[in-house]
Amino acid sequence: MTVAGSDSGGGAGIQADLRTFALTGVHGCVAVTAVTVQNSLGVTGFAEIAPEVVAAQISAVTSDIGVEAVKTGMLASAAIIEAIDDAFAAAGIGRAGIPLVVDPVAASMHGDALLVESALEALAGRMFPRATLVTPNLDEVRLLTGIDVVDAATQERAARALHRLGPACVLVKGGHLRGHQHSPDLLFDGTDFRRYDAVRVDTPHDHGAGDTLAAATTAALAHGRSVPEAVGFAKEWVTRSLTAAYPLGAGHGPVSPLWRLSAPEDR
Ligand SMILES: Nc1ncnc2c1ncn2[C@@H]1O[C@H](COP(=O)(O)OP(=O)(O)OP(=O)(O)O)[C@@H](O)[C@H]1O
Ligand SMILES: Cc1ncc(COP(=O)(O)O)c(N)n1
Repeated sequence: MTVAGSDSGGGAGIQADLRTFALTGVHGCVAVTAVTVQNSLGVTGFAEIAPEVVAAQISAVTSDIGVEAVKTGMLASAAIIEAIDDAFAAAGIGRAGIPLVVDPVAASMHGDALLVESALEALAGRMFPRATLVTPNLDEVRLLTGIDVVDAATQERAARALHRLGPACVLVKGGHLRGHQHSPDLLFDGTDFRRYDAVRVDTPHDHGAGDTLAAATTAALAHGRSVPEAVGFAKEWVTRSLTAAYPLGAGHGPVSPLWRLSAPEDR
């Protein structure tokens, strides 16, 4: 299940999650948190869904269909986060229960806000202690910890600081590390570090990369893989999806998990 916002451009948010879920062999259920007005150039606005409607979507799915793993993306406001936290508690989602991947989405790749500023505390205070894994990018790391990640040492320091906020595991994504030929992500479980590296794909079309990574991780957890295995699977998945990204509109096109259709024998 994905709990996230809708992207009218179809590149990120629930649209990206559902594409990856389908192609990794899991059925995707959805709780929509917000409807964004968005294209390849940016986000010009969004309407929040009423918190009780967000919570009701989660209850409707968990009380009938059931979930094997859950991912959160754009959560928009503190009131929505609080309603989701209560719905997750009632359904046994998070930490020792059903695996929960929290992608702490704060802004789009263009810098447009997807979370009202006052909601950052609710995101860290309510979602992080519940999370099996949190997957911040470097801007979100800076917002949450004040740490500027510029190399492996600061990436480790940031992972430790984020782990203190309560999640079981932290993945500090290195996709925004400038001037690097590689895209190193760092996983920390409170004891051990594990690095996931990939050669940087030279493309401006990287819209939805973070969602795709978190959705592939969630799908692998739903299939019963461990967190380190699920992240390894997702890292390869997102790298291939970046290679298959295509131009759309005048700005940043979407990453595409559709490579999977022409390479089914690879998995
Ligand atoms: N050009 C690239 N080549 C290879 N991997 C990349 C590239 N850009 C991002 N990644 C990888 O994609 C995943 C998403 O990382 P990123 O840091 O871009 O997250 P994000 O900002 O949440 O994503 P986005 O804003 O693009 O949706 C990570 O595994 C990262 O290492
Ligand atoms: C609904 C929604 N969710 C998430 C993102 C982040 O994706 P990106 O960082 O690629 O803009 C987005 N733009 N829109």
